[in-house]
Amino acid sequence: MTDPTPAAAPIAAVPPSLKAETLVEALPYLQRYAGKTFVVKYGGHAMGEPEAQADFAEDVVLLKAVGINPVVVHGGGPQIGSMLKRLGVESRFVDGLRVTDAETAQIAEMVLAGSINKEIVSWIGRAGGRAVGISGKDAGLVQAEKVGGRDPDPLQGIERKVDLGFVGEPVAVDRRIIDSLSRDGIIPVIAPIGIGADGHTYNINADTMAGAIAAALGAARFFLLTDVAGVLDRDGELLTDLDPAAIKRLREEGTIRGGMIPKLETCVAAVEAGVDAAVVLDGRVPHAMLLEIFTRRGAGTLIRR
Ligand SMILES: Nc1ncnc2c1ncn2[C@@H]1O[C@H](COP(=O)(O)OP(=O)(O)O)[C@@H](O)[C@H]1O
Ligand SMILES: CC(=O)N[C@@H](CCC(=O)OP(=O)(O)O)C(=O)O
Repeated sequence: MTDPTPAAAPIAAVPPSLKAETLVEALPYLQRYAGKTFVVKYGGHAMGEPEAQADFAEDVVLLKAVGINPVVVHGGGPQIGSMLKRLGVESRFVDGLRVTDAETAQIAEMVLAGSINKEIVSWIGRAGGRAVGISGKDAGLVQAEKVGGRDPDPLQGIERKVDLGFVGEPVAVDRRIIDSLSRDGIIPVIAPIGIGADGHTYNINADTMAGAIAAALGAARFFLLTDVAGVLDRDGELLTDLDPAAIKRLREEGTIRGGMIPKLETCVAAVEAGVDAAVVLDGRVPHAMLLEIFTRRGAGTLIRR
């Protein structure tokens, strides 16, 4: 008679990627972060191929499943750029901020709050989570104010302030809608659009929006997922740890440029407002956020006061 029970799989057949040590290594981090709020800024450049989008959604759902409250604030600069191009609308940036006339503000809202926001909600849904997509306009979440003009070429020392149009910065955050959603097991997904006391719609840089929300929530971590390994020095080497004074120096010597300027200004403002730490990391690396949170190795650039 033959034995119907299959022989036990030899130990060597366990996939090498499945290491119990990895899970055990995560234990102190799981204990430390349970019940804490993490704000995740998901940049337009970090939103890669469908596989990468699914990885991102899985990470966020995993955080929620282990008792952390993730709050997603997304960008979509490149996607707004493509839409403006398709519609034949010219666009330019000054110090990483898009000069935004009334038509551009309308298109930015359509792309950010209409299209990208709902896509992220559906990725999270497919990963087994529940998400609600809103913008800063919903439930009075973010009140915005027009930002002041910028000098496009400060090195020339000439005062030529550029009016950025309907570019706003958050001046007040009403966190109640985020708290209600998080309490109900729902992951808030927020588009960087706000409304002014003047009734205008304002296009807000997504980093600035995320930083203001992280500060208002007193987040334990503020992640900024982008398309570089982190903040790089003059030789292109990763800077693993920075504080506000070091960031000021990098800015003055011109090592930080373009979109990295509002990103790091936001990180400094967030940590000075009480966020424990901000981390700039490569959103294109599969599960970069989990590696940063749950392993000793870490990833990206950590910014602390
Ligand atoms: N010192 C620096 N280190 C890393 N990236 C930098 C630096 N200075 C400028 N950058 C630029 O900042 C970009 C990230 O900002 P941005 O394009 O606004 O990203 P996102 O769309 O993710 O917000 C990088 O791709 C890089 O081109
Ligand atoms: C005022 C301003 O610049 N708003 C940004 C909003 C989107 C954004 O910041 O997206 P990323 O994070 O992908 O760059 C814009 O219009 O591109």
